Amino acid sequence: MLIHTPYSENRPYLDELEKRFELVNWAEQQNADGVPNKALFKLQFDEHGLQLFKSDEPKLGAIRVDFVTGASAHRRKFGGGKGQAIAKAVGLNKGAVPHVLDATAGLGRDAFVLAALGCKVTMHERHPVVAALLYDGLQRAYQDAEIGDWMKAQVGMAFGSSHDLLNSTEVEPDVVYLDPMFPHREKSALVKKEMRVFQSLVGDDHDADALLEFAMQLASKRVAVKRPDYAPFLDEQKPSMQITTKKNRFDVYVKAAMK
Ligand SMILES: C[S@@+](CC[C@H](N)C(=O)[O-])C[C@H]1O[C@@H](n2cnc3c(N)ncnc32)[C@H](O)[C@@H]1O
Repeated sequence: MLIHTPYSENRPYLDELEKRFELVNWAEQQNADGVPNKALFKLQFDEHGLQLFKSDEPKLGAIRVDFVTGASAHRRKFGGGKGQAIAKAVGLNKGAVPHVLDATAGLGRDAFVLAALGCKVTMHERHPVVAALLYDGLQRAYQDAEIGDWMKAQVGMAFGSSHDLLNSTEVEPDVVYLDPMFPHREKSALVKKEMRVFQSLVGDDHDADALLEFAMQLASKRVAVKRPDYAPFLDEQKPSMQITTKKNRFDVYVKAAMK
């Protein structure tokens, strides 16, 4: 038993999570100093759902996926609609409602923004713990009275690496969206706390360049890549256009017009 819980009735669901996402295997893996993941991180399940803590820095708080309340709900209700940079990046402002394959889903925040704007979204996540957090957040969203029906209709996920999945998927997306990890320079205290836990869990995605070619083959309309403003182009490929925000930019590789 890897996931701690005060509620034994959740054991069957947690056993299923541990198995589906191969969490015991992950827990035994060691970092460069020979410390196993199970000593570095703690997974807990309670009324807030599945949460991850960093064992030596519990004050950093938990990471969890919450599509129903908090920041996600606020952005769904009061966010910038189709005028948001991410919406423009996937071509939503052209009147189309594309099917987006988010090949680096993480905690599903960008995917949720796109789904709330009407896109059908398929998410891929390869990190076992991130995928388990995402799956658990999705189950809670699917059961929610307000957003459950459209979440079930519009948002799904697959556990695995897009390096393999983009080759074998039967999904035919209009847009492939990529947001690989890149060394962080964020200074804001709040983001820094959560990013520290996330960064120490996932590390940097050094193999991200190879995703662009697969993504270009699979997307029928375009590939959108989110980058920090200081990062070079993915795979050194110059995009067709760029949409910039205060901290990030979206490099857009256009294949065909949105309809
Ligand atoms: C920066 S995070 C994405 C954040 C996400 N856009 C969000 O809004 O929550 C990058 C994520 O992509 C995942 N990832 C990187 N390369 C991947 C690959 N080849 N296949 C699947 N997931 C991948 C990492 O494990 C990490 O969780």
